[in-house]
Amino acid sequence: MLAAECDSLSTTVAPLIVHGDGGKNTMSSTPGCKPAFQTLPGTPGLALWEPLLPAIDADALLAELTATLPWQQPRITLYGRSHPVPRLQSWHGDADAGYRYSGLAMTPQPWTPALARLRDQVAAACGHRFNSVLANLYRDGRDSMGWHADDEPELGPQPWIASLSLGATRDFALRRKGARRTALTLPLRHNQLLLMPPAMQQHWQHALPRRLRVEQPRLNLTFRLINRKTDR
Ligand SMILES: O=C(O)CCC(=O)C(=O)O
Ligand SMILES: [Fe+2]
Repeated sequence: MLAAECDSLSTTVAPLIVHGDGGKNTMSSTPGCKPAFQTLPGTPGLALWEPLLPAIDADALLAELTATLPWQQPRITLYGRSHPVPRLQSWHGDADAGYRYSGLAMTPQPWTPALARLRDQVAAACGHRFNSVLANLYRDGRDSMGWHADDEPELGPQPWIASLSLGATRDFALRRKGARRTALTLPLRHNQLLLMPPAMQQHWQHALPRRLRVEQPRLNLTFRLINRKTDR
């Protein structure tokens, strides 16, 4: 891997920058290049690793997952009317990690080899274990995700969620629960891993607003640890 690939820190969020893995674990997810780690002040403890993967792997993964995941467009009911969600989704995980998301019952598809490998790389980078992943494909800037917190009971009281972005840069908006206005916007870029601590889901909401100038797709993977059905 080229040294330059280790050197591409975001300038839009320019806080405390520590090279290495932030001391959270001893394994590197990308042999030969530790992703740069930074915490984001003014947020509820968000942390970023960038680049998570060697550039060539991230590009190949984006192409492979886009082409091969069994994408679906579920419908949700809002104010008594049914609408397709404005994006495509594919939910994967251990067989006993079923989950309700935005009122939809989600039965996980099995891990694909690429997703299982990525799950392990993400866990090694951020020091948390996951048993499921929700993939979202935003086909262009018209696709979006509304305000929400990932605070469903299946995630337990202390949900750590790791979010890998691939493809087009899209704004990730944050606001405190109960507030109407966006407090912060983070442009999430190709090959960035964002780790959200429990406080994020407890006290904040997040959204991926429409951005009509964006023409390219973006694929996002949120890795989660779901309580096993037998433990609920
Ligand atoms: O696409 C993103 O960055 C956010 C996805 C998200 O919030 C979710 O899957 O719950
Ligand atoms: Fe979310």
